[in-house]
Amino acid sequence: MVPVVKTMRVVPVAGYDSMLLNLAGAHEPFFTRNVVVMTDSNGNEGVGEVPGGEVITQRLESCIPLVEGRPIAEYKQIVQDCTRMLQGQVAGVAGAGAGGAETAHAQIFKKVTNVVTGVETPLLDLLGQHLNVPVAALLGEGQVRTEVRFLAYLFYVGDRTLTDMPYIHDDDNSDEWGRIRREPAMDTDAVVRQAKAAAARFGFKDFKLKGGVFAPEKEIETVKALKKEFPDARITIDPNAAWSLDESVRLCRGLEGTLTYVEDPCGAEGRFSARETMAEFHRQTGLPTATNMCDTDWREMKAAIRLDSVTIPLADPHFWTMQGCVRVAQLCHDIDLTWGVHSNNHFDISLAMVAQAAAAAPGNLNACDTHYMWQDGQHLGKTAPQFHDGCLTVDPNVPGLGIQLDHDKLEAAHQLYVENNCGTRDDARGMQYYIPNWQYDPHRPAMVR
Ligand SMILES: O=C([O-])C(=O)C[C@H](O)[C@@H](O)C(=O)[O-]
Ligand SMILES: [Mg+2]
Repeated sequence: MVPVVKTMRVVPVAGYDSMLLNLAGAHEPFFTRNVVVMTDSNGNEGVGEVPGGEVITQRLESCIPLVEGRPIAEYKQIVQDCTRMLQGQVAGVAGAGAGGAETAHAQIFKKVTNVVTGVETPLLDLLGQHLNVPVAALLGEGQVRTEVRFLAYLFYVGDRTLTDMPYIHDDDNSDEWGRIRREPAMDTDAVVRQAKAAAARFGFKDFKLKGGVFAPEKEIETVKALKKEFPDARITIDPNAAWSLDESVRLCRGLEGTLTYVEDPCGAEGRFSARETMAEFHRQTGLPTATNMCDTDWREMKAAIRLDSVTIPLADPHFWTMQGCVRVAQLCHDIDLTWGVHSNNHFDISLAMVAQAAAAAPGNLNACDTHYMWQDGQHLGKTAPQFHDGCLTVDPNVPGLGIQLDHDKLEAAHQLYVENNCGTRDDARGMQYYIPNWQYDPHRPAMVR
């Protein structure tokens, strides 16, 4: 008998973070996610994790009547029904159409896919458990790899002691990484120390530096120091389009061999779209380009391909869906692009989702982004993810997503969310301790005011 979904529950949760700096400011002490838990009539439990925020919580809850009571074999139909219902909801929200119909289309896609992924993933988990195959076997052409490579996502880190915000500290004394990850890292030496400590714990061979914090020359100096320390590493930098096209070309030209690819160096400028400036950057420097900013849905993808702007679309399952991000991987494989994954702060459920998607992604992949090293130890599953040589193993003999939820941990993460009144992310708050009245400027690095 094909089991039916008995219950679907949405649990907003929070976890601890360091004071990570980026163009938008400083990460707050807590990051938030929405965990979706489904049970079926066979007694199995399926899980999924998507970005936090009350809007996503409510939209996920609005899907419950379309999910409960239906056979898991109908999962594609369920996902389709939820998508249609959500598109109607989002289109009805005042302001969704601001900027014209085209903008509305892109906005609807992004707002809906986060929620759809939250419905799709627990269903895939339940189906995988029922059929006794991993989720990867149900995606694209099926599982194509068992080892999935991740990168060390390095950040400059602010000094939490300058704030009165409740940042976690002294939470892990087990090794160098545990000791330094909550401490300030405001220069090249500190970031290189971070990279060495993270590589020692997780075995990472690939590094990404979050830029858009200091003057670009200083950030390029950090990249060069990382390459000196790790000559065989694949290294990238991501200033979230804070640099101008001219600046990006000047900074990165001649850095083949140091920078393996560059992520969102520049964005829209005057009459030129981000996809156009990225194409110019790619042509003028010869460097591969990655993005999670200007190639994030199928319409943007079409334009990016025509312009040859993006060689590495970072297809995060959280905003492409599980099936959708593997479809991007298949396309990349067929047209000589290489697939990668974007990330935000997340728990182990999202990590497993990315690993399963990557296990079904054909061809040469870039190491997947993950913020998990900043959260290591805060897993919601009964066992902690085990990295080896920077990789996670997707065992073909472990059915579903491979996460056995620890309900006590889930409840504690929910309490953290409730007790700290966690709402929408606001990276400006922490920055204002550094620079009074600090405000976000998409064209100026956070510490440059
Ligand atoms: O690749 C990216 O742009 C990201 O990882 C986005 C995130 O929001 C990152 O900037 C962060 O966590 O500060
Ligand atoms: Mg990025």
